[in-house]
Amino acid sequence: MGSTHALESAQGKLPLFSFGVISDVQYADIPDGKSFLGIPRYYRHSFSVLQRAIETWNNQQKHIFVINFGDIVDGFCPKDQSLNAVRKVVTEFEKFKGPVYHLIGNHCLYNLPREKLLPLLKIESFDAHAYYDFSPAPGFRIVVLDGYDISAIGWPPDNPNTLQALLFLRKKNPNSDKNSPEGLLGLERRFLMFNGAVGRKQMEWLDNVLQEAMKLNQKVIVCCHLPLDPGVSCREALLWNYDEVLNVIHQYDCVKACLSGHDHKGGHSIDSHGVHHRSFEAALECPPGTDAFGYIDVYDDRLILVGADRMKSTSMLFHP
Ligand SMILES: Nc1ccn([C@@H]2O[C@H](COP(=O)(O)O)[C@@H](O)[C@H]2O)c(=O)n1
Ligand SMILES: O=P(O)(O)OC[C@H](O)CO
Repeated sequence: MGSTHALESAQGKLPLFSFGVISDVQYADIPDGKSFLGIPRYYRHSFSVLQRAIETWNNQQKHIFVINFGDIVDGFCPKDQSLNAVRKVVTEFEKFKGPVYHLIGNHCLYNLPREKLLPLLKIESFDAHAYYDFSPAPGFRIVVLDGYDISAIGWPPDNPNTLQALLFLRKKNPNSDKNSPEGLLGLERRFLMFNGAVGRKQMEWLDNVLQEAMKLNQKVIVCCHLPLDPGVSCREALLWNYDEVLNVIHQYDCVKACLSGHDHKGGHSIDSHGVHHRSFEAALECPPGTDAFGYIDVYDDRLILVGADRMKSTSMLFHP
């Protein structure tokens, strides 16, 4: 990690704070495989990527926390090993000398139901939702969204959120395999079972958090496993109601960047309101010996992502 040395020295000042980022570890003790589209997936090696990430962040001695952008264990993990696999990955994260904030992803939910998963990830919630926020430093706020709030995976089968998601998918996706985008046009290709939506209550919560951030003059970084901007991701990976979430975000000037996982190739875009979107390259897709993790240096006018290896370094200058 150091490929943005020029960017850092051009900046010429110290960051206000820094934090580590990694996404889509999707560990499983199974042989290498491929995605539906034929992209190689290295289920065991991804754990080595995580180990190198933790070691690097600890050696750098400057990160005040780490964010895991979700999907810590793969859906192909044998189900009798799910609990141990999640524990193994969480235990590795705990070797970081500082707080670790987890986001939930579809693969986490293929392995464990919310009531088991959330306590392991230390996500405190009275109603099994996985959205929360925190202020890591004066003038900044991190907002974590739960993209599987309305979802056909992770909730009990008779839960209203499951039923709402199934009804939605029935209306929006005529295929018998609800993970298949066949025949869906353009942005409608996001209406797949491996995605989900932010529900009404969470949307109201987001609106309130952003209002408060405006009052406190805080700059906000929104984090969600699912990408929120069509420019940053393939259409098949977007949050079902990314447009509604962006409408809320765009009502305020405080959101400077939205960070995500899920779309394994990674991407960067700037939306119509000048908000940066960055989806992270997956640890799972790193061929042996290669890496995809990084850290973000936060300044008052920009974020600088310093990526290791396959994670591209990115400068994100805030819109005025
Ligand atoms: N273009 C696609 C992509 C995926 N699917 C279905 O989703 C499942 C999960 O996909 P992965 O990328 O994680 O392998 C896959 O098994 C397919 O059922 C699809 O139909 N079309
Ligand atoms: O979450 P996965 O690993 O099934 O992959 C999702 C795809 O990357 C979305 O295009």
